[in-house]
Amino acid sequence: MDPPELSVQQLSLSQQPSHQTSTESTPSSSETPFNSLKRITLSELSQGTVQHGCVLVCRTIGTATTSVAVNVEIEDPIVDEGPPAAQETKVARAQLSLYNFASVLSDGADVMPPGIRLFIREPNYEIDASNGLPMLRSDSPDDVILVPNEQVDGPLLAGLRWSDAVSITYGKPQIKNAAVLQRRGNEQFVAKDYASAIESYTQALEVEPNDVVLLSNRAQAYLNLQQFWHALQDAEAAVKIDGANTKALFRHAKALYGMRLYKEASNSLQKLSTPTPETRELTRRTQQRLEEQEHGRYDVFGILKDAQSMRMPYLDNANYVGPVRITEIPGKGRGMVATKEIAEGTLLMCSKAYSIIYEGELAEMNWSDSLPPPIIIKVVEKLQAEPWTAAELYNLYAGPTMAPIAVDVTNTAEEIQIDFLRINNIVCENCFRVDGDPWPQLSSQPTTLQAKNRTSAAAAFDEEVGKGSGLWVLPSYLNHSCLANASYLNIGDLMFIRAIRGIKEGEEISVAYVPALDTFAERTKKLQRRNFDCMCQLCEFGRAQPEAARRRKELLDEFHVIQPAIRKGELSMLAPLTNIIDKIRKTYAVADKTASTGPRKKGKKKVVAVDGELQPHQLHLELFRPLSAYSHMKACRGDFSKAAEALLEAFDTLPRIAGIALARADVAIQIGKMYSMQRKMDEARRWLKVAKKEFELIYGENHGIWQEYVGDFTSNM
Ligand SMILES: C[S@@+](CC[C@H](N)C(=O)[O-])C[C@H]1O[C@@H](n2cnc3c(N)ncnc32)[C@H](O)[C@@H]1O
Repeated sequence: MDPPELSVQQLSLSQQPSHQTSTESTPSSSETPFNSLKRITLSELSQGTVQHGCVLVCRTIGTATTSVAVNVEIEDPIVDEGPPAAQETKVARAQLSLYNFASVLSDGADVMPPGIRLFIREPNYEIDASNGLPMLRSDSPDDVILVPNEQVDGPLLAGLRWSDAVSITYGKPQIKNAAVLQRRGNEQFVAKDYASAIESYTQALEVEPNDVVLLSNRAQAYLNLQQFWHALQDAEAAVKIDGANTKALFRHAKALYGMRLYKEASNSLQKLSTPTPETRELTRRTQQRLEEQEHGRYDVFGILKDAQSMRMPYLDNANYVGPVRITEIPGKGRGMVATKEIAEGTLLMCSKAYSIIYEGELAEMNWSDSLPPPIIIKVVEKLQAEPWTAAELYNLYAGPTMAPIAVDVTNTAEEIQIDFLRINNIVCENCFRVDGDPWPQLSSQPTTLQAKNRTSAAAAFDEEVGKGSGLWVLPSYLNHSCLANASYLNIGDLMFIRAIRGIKEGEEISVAYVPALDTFAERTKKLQRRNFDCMCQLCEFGRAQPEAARRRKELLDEFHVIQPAIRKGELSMLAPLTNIIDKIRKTYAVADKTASTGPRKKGKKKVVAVDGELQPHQLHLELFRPLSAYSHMKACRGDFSKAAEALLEAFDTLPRIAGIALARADVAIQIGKMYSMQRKMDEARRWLKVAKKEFELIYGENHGIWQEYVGDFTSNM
């Protein structure tokens, strides 16, 4: 067989700019020229290998779809053996995935219609991790040549015959009967094949562009695919033609609701003169969303119950932005500050995840690390489905080497570039961990996912890839402080951020990327992976006394060794534990003295409070865990008085800072329990009140949610 004649006007993708689809750089293509490769057919491929030295000549028989890869079904040419019917059935077929092509072909279906012939240099024949089926894969645009239908055959193609699987059409099919197409669309709609229904309605609309029913039907098909922007275009066009069409008006409102434009949805609903149960329900939900969006009024308990009832909670709630604004913060890039004086417990914002992937979903996805991280796949899918969100996404911090970009989405919603490298960086820099626990998470930290080919900031966080994670847009502007003044709480895909202390107008709002209960060394290490040092009072305290900080870390390491035995209540652990506590106290005695009087070793700066002045004893956080453990051991021995005493000291070591705010509520509950064991009920009740107050700083004032958290304990108080 002759090599393909390349002088025909093929569309070689290597002439187009190439963009990344995976986290790795575009894999380099083979060096061997097409002309020197041996032709191979699908039926000759060996599974699990790259077909070195070969070129596959095949033809597309389906419509290409574009996700992370461009996917299309292909087939071999006909083998001239046996009667014609047998020849057709012998034709081998396979699924082809072209990686790194998605942004080269802005719409796979346009450039790669059924019937197009392909030369694929040295493809890889492997099992698709997502469905276990064989898949042919090529990773470089340089390795593929498309020969459009209308072009003449070169010598290699000249002798080939193809099956009747596709009837090749040059240009668009000549459809004349809109009613037939509409009927076909309706049947496809009823069969829930919404994509085909859209195709049929589109063809019908080419004949009858102003048909309100067609526009309205296609809007509903788009709604069912959650493609709200397209649905809105159709519903809007239908309403323009017939302003009284109730179906079109309702679909218009639904599209606006889907796009989270609740005010506009409400306006649209008001135009419906005769309400139906369906429209009433949407009106009720729209009003609820407006309460959330405009006033930050959320039924947190109801939301928690909803989330707990779903395996993967995707909640239908609005975003809220409270008294905060984004601004430049010296030395930190952008950040958020208070626009007015804020009382403790105030809801600062509630944000629905731009994209989220739960651990349970990961298990079902059969994800393998040869694929891009799942959260990146989800972000890309979201951007494709909701291109108008490009502006908010691309404006997020994308690492030290990539400036945020402003995207104008007003007219270009359909032409948004999928910039994989940027998306990868944005995800790496801004993602939060999401745990599988049904009870809302306070402990998830902004995390960094696998990032190859980029600066050190993220590269070390590979272990996070297989875990649940999410991207929230507005919370991504919050900078870190170990002494943070705002807590974040995940319920499903919602993130609530509250002030846990009073915040002054203009003061920066911060969250804790790492918990203050980690040692100074641990915190510093984690934050340096993100390319910055925290300058909060607690870190300055650790920095001012490196020897004491190092000694405390050693002692806490010793504590962690005996912790399992302590948990089991082994009394022999009491002596070593007491010893560790005493030694930690001594390190603080030295540090306190130096911190208040002595100069810093490096830089000779005095300890400065960045996020609100704390008393020296409030910086003794590393005593907290050993003291709690001591209290546990005393309680195990029935000495509730000593247990309460240790807990009171532990409570005192915990300043009210985010990240550990719930620990304060927990300790207060424990203190209450210790008093109640001693029948000191007034004290017990007093501490329960303290606990409730601390709890509400994170969850908001809500009796139901507090009751659920504290359980039976309050019933006998
Ligand atoms: C999630 S983004 C926060 C928003 C970001 N500052 C921006 O300009 O969009 C995280 C990045 O902000 C910067 N950052 C956060 N907290 C910081 C701090 N306390 N000091 C210095 N830089 C900080 C770091 O570059 C970090 O990687």
